[in-house]
Amino acid sequence: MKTILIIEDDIVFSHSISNWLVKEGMKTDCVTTLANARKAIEQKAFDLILADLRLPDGNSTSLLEWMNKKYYSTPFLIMTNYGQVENAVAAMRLGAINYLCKPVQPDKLLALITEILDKDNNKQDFYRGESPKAHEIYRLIEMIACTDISVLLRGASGTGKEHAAAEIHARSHRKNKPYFAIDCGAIPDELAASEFFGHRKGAFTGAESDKVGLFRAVDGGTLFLDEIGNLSNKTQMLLLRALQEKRCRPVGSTKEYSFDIRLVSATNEKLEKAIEEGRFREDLFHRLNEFTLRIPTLAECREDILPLADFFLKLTCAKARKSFRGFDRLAQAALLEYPWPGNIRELKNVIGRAVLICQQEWISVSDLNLDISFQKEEKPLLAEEEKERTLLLQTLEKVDGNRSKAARLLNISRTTLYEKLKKYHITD
Ligand SMILES: Nc1ncnc2c1ncn2[C@@H]1O[C@H](COP(=O)(O)OP(=O)(O)OP(=O)(O)O)[C@@H](O)[C@H]1O
Repeated sequence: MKTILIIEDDIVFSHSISNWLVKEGMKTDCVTTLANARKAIEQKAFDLILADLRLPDGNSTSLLEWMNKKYYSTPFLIMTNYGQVENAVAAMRLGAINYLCKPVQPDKLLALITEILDKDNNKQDFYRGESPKAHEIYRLIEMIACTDISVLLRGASGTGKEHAAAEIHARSHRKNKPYFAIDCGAIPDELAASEFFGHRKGAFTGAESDKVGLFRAVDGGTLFLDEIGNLSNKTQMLLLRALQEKRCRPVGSTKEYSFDIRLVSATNEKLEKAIEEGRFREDLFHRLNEFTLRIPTLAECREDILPLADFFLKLTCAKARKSFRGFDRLAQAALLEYPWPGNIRELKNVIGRAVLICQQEWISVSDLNLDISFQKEEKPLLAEEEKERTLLLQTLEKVDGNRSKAARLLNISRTTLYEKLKKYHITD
């Protein structure tokens, strides 16, 4: 049963919303102040928060700011009077999903809440692999989940490493504690210490209030460090020290805190090569890699290709409000034959596109639009190199030269992107 936190100081209105939601099979907790809302959020996990904009002890945007700092990501819906729409927009910039103008209509409120909760459900919808390789991965996950050893997930981009990390957490004794995934490539070097360990107000320009930091926010739970190959030398050193001592000190603070987190990391590059080249610390590598789990490519899990394609078809059709009978025979053969260099992520994208363009009952090969000229050879042909160079240039142009964004669009790690730029002599 979904639980909604209602933050509203107009008691009569709060009770009537609560009644509407309870009648629809939901549970509600009602508070009238931000202070009580903070207490409630700390004590219990809610599926959604419905908050009036103005409350006796402040504006609910400050609650959103507090939640962001503490890494609470509960969907947040604002209710506001007509004259306060600008503030509601500010709240949306802070992560509120949407806002409703008062007087709130029950049917509109219910429709919006149902949509948000459905989306949230879909996020957790995963296909559980049935191929022998997938079974082996689930067996290993089960085996290591109950321990506290640090796990390094290796495997090509798009194979589902994040899914594996979430599974490890969900099956561990930490499952009721926080789980947080962070893309190491997205942390600017100068903010890494504050991001991981927190900071005190005024510790540096822009530190307008205290920040808890990931290590303390996730205390007791699991931290998933994605793309660890993108950590700078300086950040690697910071992490290593904290992991060795099991303590961290927020920037600008004299106090140290101990923490208890389980680390799961992921990489799609050969870290041994990065170690050889001095880009990755060997001591940190061993700390993060007490157990290696290699996530297989989609091509290695051939038995899962068609069930996964069906799974993504249903998921996308539900979102696009379309329906198809399935994939025709040639399309199925093409799905099985294609080498899937972008793995599950590529399959998901291919199906998403097919659902948009297909006008028939059955999805055909042409709807899939697979690159049938794809070569399996390791060494690209000259013409392909030319194609790859053009693709790199076009992508960089599209993202105004932002290399992180380009790597993401191309489904490759930043390190691979840099190697390719070097290979093709592409400079700024
Ligand atoms: N078992 C699964 N069921 C449904 N969707 C999946 C599954 N595994 C992966 N996906 C989807 O495939 C995409 C890629 O997965 P994910 O981000 O976990 O891959 P990754 O190996 O971490 O990739 P990268 O190394 O590029 O970060 C995501 O959109 C994810 O939702």
